[in-house]
Amino acid sequence: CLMSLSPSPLPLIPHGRLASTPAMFNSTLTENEEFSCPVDGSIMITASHLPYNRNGFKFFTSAGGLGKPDIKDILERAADIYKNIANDDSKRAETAASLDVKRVDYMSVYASNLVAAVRKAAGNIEKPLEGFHIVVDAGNGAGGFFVGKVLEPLGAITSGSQFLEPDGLFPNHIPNPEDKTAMKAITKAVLDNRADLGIIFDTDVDRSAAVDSSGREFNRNRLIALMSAIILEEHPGTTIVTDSVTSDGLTTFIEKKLGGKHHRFKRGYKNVIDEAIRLNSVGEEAHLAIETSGHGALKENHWLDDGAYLMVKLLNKLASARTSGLGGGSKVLTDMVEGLEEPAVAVELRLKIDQNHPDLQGGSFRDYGEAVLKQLENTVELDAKLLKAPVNYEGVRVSGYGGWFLLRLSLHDPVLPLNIEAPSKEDAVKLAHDVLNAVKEFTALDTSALTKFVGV
Ligand SMILES: O=P(O)(O)OC[C@H]1O[C@H](O)[C@H](O)[C@@H](O)[C@@H]1O
Repeated sequence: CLMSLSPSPLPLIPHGRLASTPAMFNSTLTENEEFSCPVDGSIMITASHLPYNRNGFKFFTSAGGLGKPDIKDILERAADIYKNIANDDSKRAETAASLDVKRVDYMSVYASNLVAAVRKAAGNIEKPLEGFHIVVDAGNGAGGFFVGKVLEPLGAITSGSQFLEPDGLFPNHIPNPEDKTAMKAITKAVLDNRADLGIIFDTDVDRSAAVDSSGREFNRNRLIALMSAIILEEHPGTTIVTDSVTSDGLTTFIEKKLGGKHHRFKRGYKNVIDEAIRLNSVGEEAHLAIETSGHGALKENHWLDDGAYLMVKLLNKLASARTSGLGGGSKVLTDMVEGLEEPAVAVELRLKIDQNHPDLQGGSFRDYGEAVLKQLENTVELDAKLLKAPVNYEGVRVSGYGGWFLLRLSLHDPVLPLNIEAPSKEDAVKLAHDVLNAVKEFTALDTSALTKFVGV
């Protein structure tokens, strides 16, 4: 959902029927008088990929998304205003009457900017995707617009696209490019339709992933590798900022094959974006901030966290490859990730902290989680087979048995996610075993997933 606020006395501008999150931010930047843009602020109401009853608000100004302190302040003020008028009919009517609501179809403006970006990159060709068959899976989220308003005007064939109609109950699959079922669905659509490329969005289109014509997925580390290859062609040597759960193979790929620098930072899309902005401000050039979750932002696009724009960068590549005489559909993309080492085993186990457990001794789950991490760190230091990552910004990241693990606190939940990547199941189990041994005294930590993984 959708609305923008502009100068006091605050005309409200609902943006069509259903907007995407990046479009809402974009409305604070677009110059367009007819649509009263740029607006001073915009609010997206979305549950993202969570169930429909877990909606939240995302607030934007032209400086980007608001952080926790500002959001808390706004919500407290809104609650006060609501308290004042909730039980007073005349005040409510007065407030409603003073609202100036103007309805605009901003998604068309936003989509036309994406279309213009692809046309420009292809050398101002009207239909640079003519003849390409591209299927979209919007997972019944807000991304269906990409078919009719972006791909078709660019000349692509889009038959076989699926789940384009918004439905908050997500009857087909969770719209989440990290989700295996979701990726299977778009892969099947690509293969069934013999398409050149598949594109999948999360609910509110700030995340995305793709699939090539052979069914190879470009999500998680592979999407980052692909985007890095594109960005490093444009900006040789630049720093790529990613979240903390990215693979060692990705670092080797970015640094050895592409000649860039990999700055593995923290989990959280706002964290990676803010870090990339900070690096630029201290003189280190960064053009891409991207998470394994499929959130990605580019400097050239105002650091806007935009899954649709990531896909535009892939489309540019397809179109420009053809303009320069290279055929082969999505092969140009597949070739770009050639040489990326991938682990045989990659798992994420999420260990819950029971907040009511006496072992917390009235402390917070964060303090408890920090104590678990400290204990793990101490244990690792005594083990010659394990090596703590020399540079690490979050949790405890350790190499061993040819692989690595990272145990960290979740951004939102009383959970310690554990990521393990290893060359074999046996090596992954050894790493898991070491973690289990180090944390087993923490009785408020539910280690059952870990126990099951090591087969104890
Ligand atoms: O820390 P976790 O529980 O794994 O969640 C981390 C994730 O939370 C949200 O979904 C954010 O949108 C992501 O940017 C972030 O990566």
